[in-house]
Order: sequence, then structure tokens, then C-alpha cells
Amino acid sequence: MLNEVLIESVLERPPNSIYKYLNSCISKPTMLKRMMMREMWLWRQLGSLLASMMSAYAMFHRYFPYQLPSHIQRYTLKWFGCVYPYIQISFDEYAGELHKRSEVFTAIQSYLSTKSSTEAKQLKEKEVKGSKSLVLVVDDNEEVTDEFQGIKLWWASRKTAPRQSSSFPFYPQSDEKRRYKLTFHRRHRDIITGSYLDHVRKEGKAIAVSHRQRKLYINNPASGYKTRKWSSVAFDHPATFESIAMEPKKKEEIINDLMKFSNGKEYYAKIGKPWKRGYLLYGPPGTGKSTMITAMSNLTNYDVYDLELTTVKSNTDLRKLPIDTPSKAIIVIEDIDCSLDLTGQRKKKKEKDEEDKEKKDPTRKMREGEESKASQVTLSGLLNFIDGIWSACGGERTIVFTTNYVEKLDPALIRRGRMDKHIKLSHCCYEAFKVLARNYLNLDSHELFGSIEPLLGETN
Ligand SMILES: Nc1ncnc2c1ncn2[C@@H]1O[C@H](COP(=O)(O)OP(=O)(O)OP(=O)(O)O)[C@@H](O)[C@H]1O
Ligand SMILES: [Mg+2]
Repeated sequence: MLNEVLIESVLERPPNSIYKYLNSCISKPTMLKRMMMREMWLWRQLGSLLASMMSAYAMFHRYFPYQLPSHIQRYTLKWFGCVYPYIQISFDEYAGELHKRSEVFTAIQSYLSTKSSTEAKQLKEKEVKGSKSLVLVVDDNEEVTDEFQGIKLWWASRKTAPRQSSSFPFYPQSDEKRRYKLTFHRRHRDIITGSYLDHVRKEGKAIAVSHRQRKLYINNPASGYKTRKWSSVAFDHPATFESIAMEPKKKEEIINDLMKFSNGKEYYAKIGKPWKRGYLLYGPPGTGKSTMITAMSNLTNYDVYDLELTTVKSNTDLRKLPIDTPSKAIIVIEDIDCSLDLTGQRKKKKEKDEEDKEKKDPTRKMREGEESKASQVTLSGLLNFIDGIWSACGGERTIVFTTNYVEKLDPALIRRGRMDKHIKLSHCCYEAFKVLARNYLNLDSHELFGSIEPLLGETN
């Protein structure tokens, strides 16, 4: 700025007077000179201030231990804790060494999504993988209150900005980190850290399950070590227990059994049994066995795993399947009587035939390399799959067999304990007929009902 003033004042004058003017600037103390001196004085002051700050910093490091700042911070917090009666718990989005998304964080997010939709002023839509509906969660830096057994609590959503990677700017920056902070009075510590957090986790998981898009899985033909065992599609079948035509008492019994199972975690833990249950659905073709599986899935919110036994190569592969099958699953084997040769006698006969063929033509097996890839699953392999040690991996799983010919099945396969509940689906009775009339025709009564009842009784 100083230079600009000088140049402007020089250029404003006629050329012959410039020399005279410059001379006067140097010889006399003008306003310009005063400005220059003041600026120099300011710089000198700044320099001495910086020097004294640096020497103070060096002295601090020399004469005080380096832990002092952290000590000061710790004791300040301690003192503050004595006066401040509230406790705060943080739940980070990513936890552990592998920085996996924390399950507790996800459960809290789902739990708060119901509270926030009525309370919080700022919400945001969250894209949840596999969710069938729009999920609204608390926006960053928003707060929500909750109440549990008369205790008031505060949840806050916090976001940490990504850290700047200063030394290596070409490295990708870390993502934003989110956390939930729970604040409550310290006299409720036991209830909150015990039953309340457990309640939040359970509720949150249940809400997430109810939002989840249900899926229908089919097992992939066994191949490489890393191949996924199941492939899936979205499953939206409208069949429910209301639309199934059967005796109301029987229907209620099945519904109660399923609900008791899905809420029976503690019960199974108490009696020391893996949390799984087998259902055998049998009856003539077209009586609603497959439809009932769908109704079961809609009632319990479990995914359906349709297991095609003929594509499972060996007992070993079958044994590994439970590891890759998560909980809340209905594993279905349809028409179990005709999916494989599952009886001991048939296997012996087959082996004998194989031996005879081998004797006649020793090179046959090599030539028929493709055929030898056919399923080698045996009855014992299937029995182990249902209730062997490996089947206990996971939990909250039901296994459903359907068959038209229950008498063809090996008694070991369907004994109680393996197939806990046997459900016979038979031809239409009068009660079932009434359900169909209501579903299809919106009729609760009709003059012909009186004559239909004895006719259905007669045909049984
Ligand atoms: N009890 C029932 N209530 C309502 N609908 C039924 C009932 N039984 C059969 N249906 C209807 O009949 C059709 C055939 O039913 P489904 O496929 O469930 O029979 P299924 O017992 O599995 O037959 P299959 O033994 O041949 O596999 C479906 O469209 C279903 O809606
Ligand atoms: Mg069927």
C-alpha cells in the first residue's frame, strides 16, 4: 500500500517537477515517512511477541512433564463428574478391529426410527439394504427423548467429520463417523445398562426384521470353496393363515405352535436343545402344503430356503449348509419322498448294481465322469443335517418336509424330535369350505350352505 501511494503521488506531477518532489520526500519528514515508520514499528512488536511466545512454549516443555495437559483434562472431568449427575454412553457406528458396522448401533437406529418419526424435527431417509419400505432415521445432531419404567432418557445422534490426511493427500480420506449418545441420571445406572439396553437391542432387531424384504433362497450346485451356498430373490407371496382353508381349531393350533417357537429362545436354552423345529406337511396333491409354507413365512417373518437335495453333491456339503444358513429361516424340502433314494435298502441295491457294472467294464467310471457328479447324499447324511451337531449352528430355524406319501418315508426321518409336528392337509371339510366361500365370494352364509355341509361330511 505504501508503494502505491508513493507511485501515485509521483505520477500525478508534471515530469519536470518529479525530481524536485522526490528530493523533498527524502529530505523532509513527510506524512509518507511517518507511515513507513509506524509500519516498521508494528513489525518489530510482532516479532518480539512471537519470540517471547516461543520461549514461553520451550520453557513449558522443559520444566513441566508432557503428561500435564492430559492430567489437567482428566482432573477437570473428574471434578465435573462429581458435580454433574448424568452419565453418557456412546455407541459408535463402526467398532472392533475389522471396523465392522456395529450390530448394536444398527439396532439402536431401528429402535429410534419409531421414536424419531413422532418426536424429532429433523429426519432423513436411510437406504437400508434389503428393506422393503422407506426407513426414516434421526438426522445428525438431533435429539430424541425416551422413557423406560418411568425413567427419562435422552438419545442424541452425533457425527464426526472425516479426518484430513495432511501428510499424504492422495490417500482416501476416512468416512464420516456416526455415534449415538445416551444420557441418563446416574441413579438409574443399573436399570439402563441392564434391562433398558437389552430392551432397545431386542426391539430394534424386531423392527429391522419387520422392515426387511423377505427372500426366497435356493441352494447353488456345490462347486468351489468360496461359492455362495444360496441365491435369492425377493419373496412376496400373499398367502396367509387367514386365507388358508382348514379347520379353525387346527389352524389356531399351528399358529400357536409357530409363535411359541419363534418366541421360545429362553425355553430352548433352558431345556438345552438347539432352537429349531421340524414340521412334516403331508396329504394328497393340491391340498395346500406349499401354500402353508408361505403362510408360515408371512406369519413369522422368516426367509424361505428351498433346498433341492439332488444338487447337493455329498453328505459333507449337506452338513456345511447350516453354517451358511442364517437364523430366522424356514428350510424346505418339498416332496421328500421322491427327491433322492433315501432308504438303506435302495442304497444297498444301487451299490450292488454299481459293483456288477464295474466288473463288466472297468473303464466305465472314467468315461462317465459327468454322471459320477450326481448327488451322493444318503439317509444318514440327511438325518445328520436335521439334528446333527452342525445343525445347531445358528438357531431359530424350522425345517419343513412336504410329501404326498408319508408312508413311504423312513420312520427315523419323521420321528418326533426330528419332525416335531406332523400336519395332515386333507380334502376340503365344511369349515374349510366356509373359509373359501368367504375369501372368494365374500359370503358368510347362504341358503345352500345347509345342503353342502352333509355332502362334504359324506365325501370326507
Ligand atoms: N387349504 C387351502 N386353502 C386355500 N387354498 C388352497 C388350499 N389348498 C389348496 N389351495 C390352493 O390350491 C392351489 C394348490 O395348492 P398347493 O400348491 O399349496 O398344494 P400342495 O399341497 O403343495 O400340492 P402338491 O402336493 O401337488 O405340491 C394353490 O393355488 C392354493 O391357493
Ligand atoms: Mg406343493
